[in-house]
Amino acid sequence: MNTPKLTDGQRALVDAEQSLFAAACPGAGKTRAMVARFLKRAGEENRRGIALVSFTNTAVEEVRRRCGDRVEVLCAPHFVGTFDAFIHRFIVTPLYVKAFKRKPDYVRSWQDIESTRFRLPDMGRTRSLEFDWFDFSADGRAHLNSDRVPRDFGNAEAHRMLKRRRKEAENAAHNIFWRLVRAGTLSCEAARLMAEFWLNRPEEQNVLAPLLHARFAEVIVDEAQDCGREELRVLRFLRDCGIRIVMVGDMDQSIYEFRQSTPAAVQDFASGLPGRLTLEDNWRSSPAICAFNRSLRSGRLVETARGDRSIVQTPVHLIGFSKPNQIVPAALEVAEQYKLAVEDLMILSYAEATGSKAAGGVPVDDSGSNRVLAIANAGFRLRSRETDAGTRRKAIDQVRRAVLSALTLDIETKHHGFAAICERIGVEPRRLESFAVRLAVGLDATGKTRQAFAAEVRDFLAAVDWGDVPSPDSSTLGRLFRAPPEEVWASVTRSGTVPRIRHSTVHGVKGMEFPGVVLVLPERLKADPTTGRTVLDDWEGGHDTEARRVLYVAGSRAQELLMCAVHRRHIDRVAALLGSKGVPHLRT
Ligand SMILES: Nc1ncnc2c1ncn2[C@@H]1O[C@H](COP(=O)(O)OP(=O)(O)OP(=O)(O)O)[C@@H](O)[C@H]1O
Repeated sequence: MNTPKLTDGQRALVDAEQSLFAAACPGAGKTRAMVARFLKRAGEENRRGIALVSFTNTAVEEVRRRCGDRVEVLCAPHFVGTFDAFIHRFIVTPLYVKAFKRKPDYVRSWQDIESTRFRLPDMGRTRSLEFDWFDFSADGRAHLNSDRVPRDFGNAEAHRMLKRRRKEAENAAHNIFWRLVRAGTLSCEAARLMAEFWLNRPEEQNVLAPLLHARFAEVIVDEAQDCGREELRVLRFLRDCGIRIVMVGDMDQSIYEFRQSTPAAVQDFASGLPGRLTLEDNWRSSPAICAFNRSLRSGRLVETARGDRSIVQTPVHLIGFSKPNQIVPAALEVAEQYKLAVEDLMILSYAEATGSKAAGGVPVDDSGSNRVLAIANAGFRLRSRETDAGTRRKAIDQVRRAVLSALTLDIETKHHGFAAICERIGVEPRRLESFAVRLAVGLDATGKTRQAFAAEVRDFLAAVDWGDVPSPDSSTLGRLFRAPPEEVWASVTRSGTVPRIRHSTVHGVKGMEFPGVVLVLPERLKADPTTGRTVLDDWEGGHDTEARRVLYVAGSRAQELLMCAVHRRHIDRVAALLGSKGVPHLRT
C-alpha cells in the first residue's frame, strides 16, 4: 500500500509521544493523519492494543478501508469501531455480565423497542409518549423535555394535561427503562448511561481498571468534538488508567448537542491533556468555500485553502427559490457552467424532509404506519443510486418491521429489540434482513394500483416457508397488509421516478466530501425554543450555536462548488451576510 503524503503538522500528530488534542479545520487531513498514527502505533506495540474510535459507522468503514492490507491491525488486541461499540464491548458487557449473569442485547435506538412508546391511564385522544422526549440520568431517572414533545401530540388541552401529569409520565418512563435493562435490552443511550453510572463507583472501577490497562496502550478519538458527557467520563477513566489519549477534532463541527455533546466540556477535558496541535490547511476546498467556513466559525482557527483546489476561483452561488421544485433545475444550470455532472452534486439540509422535497422525493418517514406503502417506498429507495446509506437503512428497517409483525402475532415483543425477537422466534436476523431487501427490491410499484400492489405483497409473503415459525394465514395477511390510502399512494409512486440529485441530511454526511454541494435553507427556519433565534440570527450575531455549526459542516463538505439554495424570504439577508463576511459570491 502507498503511504500517503503528510505535511509537517500531520506528521507531528503521527509522531506525538504524549496524550494530546489536535484541533483541525475541515479538510485538514485528520483521517489521513489518524490512520497513519494508528498503523504506526499498532506496529510498535507488541502486547497491548491501540483503539481508534469514531462516532459513525461510515467513519469507521472509511478508517478500515484506509488500513488497506494491514488487516492484522483490525484484530485483537487492537480495536477499530464506534465509540458505542467500544463502550459495549469493554465497559458495559463485562460489568453487566457480572451483575446479571448474562450478556445484554444491544439495540441501536429506543425506537426499535415497542414498549418505549407508552400511554398513561385516561390520556384521551393523544399520541403515545415516546422515550425520545425524555432525558435519562445515569440512574435511569427520566426528565421530560417539553421542547421535544411534538405539536401533533394532541390538542392544547392534551399538552396542558401532559404538563400536569409530568411526574407520572417520568415515573412511567423510569419504570420501563429499568424493566428493559433487567430484560437485557440496552439501547446505545442506555449503555452510555450505565457506563457513566458504573464508572463513578469504586467497586466497578476496580474491576475494569486492570482489564483496560492490560488491553490498551492508547485510544485515538476521531471527531472528538462529538464526545458527550458519558464519553468524556470514559476518556477520563482511561486516562486515569494510564492509557494515552489522542483526540482529533474540530469544535465547530460539533452537531450532536441533542445527545448532550457539549463543545465546552470537550474543550475543558482537552485542555487538561499535555499536548496540543493545530492543523489549519484545508486540502479539500476552494478559497471561496474556505471563506464561507470562516464566516461561520467561532474564531479559533484560521483556515487556508491548500492543494489542487486552492487555485479554483469559483464563487459561492446563491440560488433563490419560492417553490422547492425550482432548486434542482437552477442547481444543474450552475453546475453545468463548471462542468460538474449530476452525480458530482449532493443536496444537503438540516431536516430530511427539506432535502427530499428539493430533490423531488417523499421522505421515508411519510410511509406512516401502512406496511404496503413502506414496502413500495423502500423499493424505490433501494433501487435508486441516489439514496444515501442512512435512508437505505431506515427503509430496510421499516420493511423488516413489517415482515416481523406477521411472524410474531402471538408473541410479546414489546421489551425486545430486533435480534432478540428473531432469536425467540428462531429466525436468523440475517435471513430476515435479506428477505426484507428481496421483498422491497423485487416488487416494483411503478404503474400499479394500490390494491394490485398490496395483493402482490400478500402473495409474496404467503409463498414463504419460515420453517418452524407458523406462516401467517391469508386473513392475517389481509389485515396487516392493507392497500394504502389513494393520496399517499400517488405521491410515493410518483417519487419513484423523480430524484435526480442525491440528497442527505447534514448529519448523514459528516466526514464526507463532494465536488458540488447544494445547501438548502427553507422558508420556515427553526427558532431555538430558548433564545427564539433562527440560524440566520445566529450567523448575523456571531452566536456559536449548533444550528450555525450545522451550516458550517454542510458548506465545508464542498470541494469546488457551493450553492446555497435559499428561500426568497431570506435571500437578501444571506446575500448581505456573505458580503459583510467577505465571502466571494454570485447571486443567480
Ligand atoms: N497532505 C495532504 N496532501 C494532499 N492532500 C491531502 C493531504 N491531507 C489530506 N488531503 C486530502 O484532503 C481531503 C480532506 O482530507 P480528510 O477527509 O482526511 O480531512 P478531514 O480533516 O478528516 O476533514 P473533515 O473533518 O472536514 O471531514 C481528502 O481528499 C484528502 O485526501
